[in-house]
Amino acid sequence: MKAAHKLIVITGATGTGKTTVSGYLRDNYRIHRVMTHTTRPARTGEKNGVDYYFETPASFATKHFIEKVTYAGYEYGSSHESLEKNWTKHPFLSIVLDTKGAITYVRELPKEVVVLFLTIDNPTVLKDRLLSRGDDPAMVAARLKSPEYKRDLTLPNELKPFATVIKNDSWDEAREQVDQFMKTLALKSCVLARIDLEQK
Ligand SMILES: Nc1nc2c(ncn2[C@@H]2O[C@H](COP(=O)(O)OP(=O)(O)O)[C@@H](O)[C@H]2O)c(=O)[nH]1
Ligand SMILES: Nc1ncnc2c1ncn2[C@@H]1O[C@H](COP(=O)(O)OP(=O)(O)O)[C@@H](O)[C@H]1O
Repeated sequence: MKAAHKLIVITGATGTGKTTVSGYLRDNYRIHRVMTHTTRPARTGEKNGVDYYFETPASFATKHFIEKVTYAGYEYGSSHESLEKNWTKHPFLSIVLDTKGAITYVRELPKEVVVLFLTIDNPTVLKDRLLSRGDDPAMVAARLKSPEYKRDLTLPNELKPFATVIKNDSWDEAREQVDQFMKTLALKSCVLARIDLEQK
């Protein structure tokens, strides 16, 4: 793996805009998202292989995960194979994870991982965002009561050295912060790519 390869881990509480940011990186910077697996049922409009690999508990158990977590009663996991396969084609990748998974990635890949932590000043609007996204109201209620949701509202200490905080009260402001982050990352990666070349 080359030092210039970067994995942008996008994390934060449910509804804060992780999927929106990963879509923005794909559309504006051609940054491909590493797909993860879940036993959660697909929401209206979500597709297998596009949003997640949707698994049954039995099929989930057959996969080889770098890490897996339980979030609001369902299982989620990401594999080494998926990451390595994508890295051969794309030097920059993104992955959307809860903060527990993000901590595993900064431990495993401290040179490659950079973290975007999504947050908003007033989390009470998150319920409306989830309902407007079309989530089932009972699922929203269960999710907002979960310990994982409460935990992911705060940036964990382990992630602080790796993290850029993106405040997403307004998408215009969040987008500017993401663009600024990408400028800095591109500059750092140019320097690292040069070191990779010099070491050949
Ligand atoms: N650790 C870990 N977290 C994941 C993985 N895939 C998704 N997640 C996280 O699981 C949480 C729940 O995801 P989801 O049900 O799609 O809800 P959302 O956050 O409201 O879009 C989110 O924090 C995701 O970032 C994974 O493979 N590993
Ligand atoms: N700044 C914003 N203002 C209002 N709605 C937003 C904003 N950012 C994202 N959304 C919407 O809020 C919902 C949740 O965002 P999403 O990216 O799916 O969050 P997450 O992946 O973190 O759960 C989506 O319907 C999205 O379009």
